[in-house]
Amino acid sequence: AKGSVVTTPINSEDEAYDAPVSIGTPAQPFNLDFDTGSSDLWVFSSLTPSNERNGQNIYTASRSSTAKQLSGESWKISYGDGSSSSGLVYSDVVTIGGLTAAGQAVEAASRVSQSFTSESATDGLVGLAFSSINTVSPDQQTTFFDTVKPSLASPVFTADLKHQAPGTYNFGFIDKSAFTGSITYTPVDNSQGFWGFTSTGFQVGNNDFQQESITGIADTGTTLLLLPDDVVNAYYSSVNNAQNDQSAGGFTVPCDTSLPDFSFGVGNNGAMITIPGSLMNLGPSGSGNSCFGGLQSSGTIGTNIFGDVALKAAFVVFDSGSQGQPQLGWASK
Ligand SMILES: CC[C@H](C)[C@H](NC(=O)C[C@H](O)[C@H](CC1CCCCC1)NC(=O)CCNC(=O)[C@H](Cc1ccccc1)NC(=O)N1CCC(N)CC1)C(=O)NCc1cnc(C)nc1N
Repeated sequence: AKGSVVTTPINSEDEAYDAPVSIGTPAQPFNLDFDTGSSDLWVFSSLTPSNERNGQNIYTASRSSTAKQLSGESWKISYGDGSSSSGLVYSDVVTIGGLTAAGQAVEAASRVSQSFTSESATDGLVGLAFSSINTVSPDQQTTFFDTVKPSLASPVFTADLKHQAPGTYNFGFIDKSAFTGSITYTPVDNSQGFWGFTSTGFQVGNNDFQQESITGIADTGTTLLLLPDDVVNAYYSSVNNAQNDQSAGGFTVPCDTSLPDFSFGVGNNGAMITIPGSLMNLGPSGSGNSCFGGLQSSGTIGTNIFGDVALKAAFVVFDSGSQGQPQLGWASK
């Protein structure tokens, strides 16, 4: 089996990407944020208080003939940006891009934090990290990808995110027309439940390549590219009037400045992914006429995060074990 679904930026800053998902019988439609940085599939529901909703689609288990409550099970999750949600658990039919997972754990929110309430474009998340960090208790559940994996021609999914344009998540196959050149694979460390890997270094514009092991995660659920301070300083020191503006929450640049490209190394064959300078500007910072930089410090997080700013420049293969151990494939496009 295979699946293919279109994913679209939720706003003009490419802050997140949603894709359509059907749950239940008859199908209930949702727009969900596919997140390779977490492992819970959760949705706004009839359990979510009306004062915590803002037009989101809601899952009503009682209207689905295939819904079954997993009695005694619950979930509770908090994210890097401080947002959180929690609730009860059902099993139901989930269809994404023509691919159906019967008996998928569907986590119905009985509460959500303010930032979810205010994000009316998003009805919940599809976690695509490893099932080892799924939060359902006492019986941990599998991600959509792990649920359907046995039926897939190949145990992979791919992310092809685009700037202000529809992109694609594919399950079970690699679309050779979606990238240029070859795919460079690098081993994944999934010990923390993430798609962890080590980049070999970086390059600002056409300057020399700086060899530096940069260990981080490939995370479609994070907007920014979050890297160590030495990398961030090297980048913005080459930009006139760039400034680290705490009130904006990080480095800003004059909005009319053309920014240098930023490249990062993948694999051990010298391959690089190059983010064009135009994608390194995330639009008005909210203070003055400055714009917010797409590259920011990973500072105190404890890991580096290759978020949408980086992933948008690549065709990325999340391979859970076609060659044995999990690996990430990177190609330009
Ligand atoms: C099982 C938990 C799971 C692994 C969890 N995973 C994550 O947090 C990473 C995951 O990819 C989540 C998925 C997000 C959650 C919010 C909704 C959208 C998806 N990513 C993050 O939290 C990274 C930081 N957030 C982001 O990158 C959000 C994403 C967003 C975009 C639009 C609208 C709303 C949110 N964007 C921003 O913060 N922006 C601020 C700056 C602006 N210019 C751009 C947008 C975790 O690490 N939690 C532990 C944790 C808890 N608490 C904290 C404080 N940190 C933590 N790491």
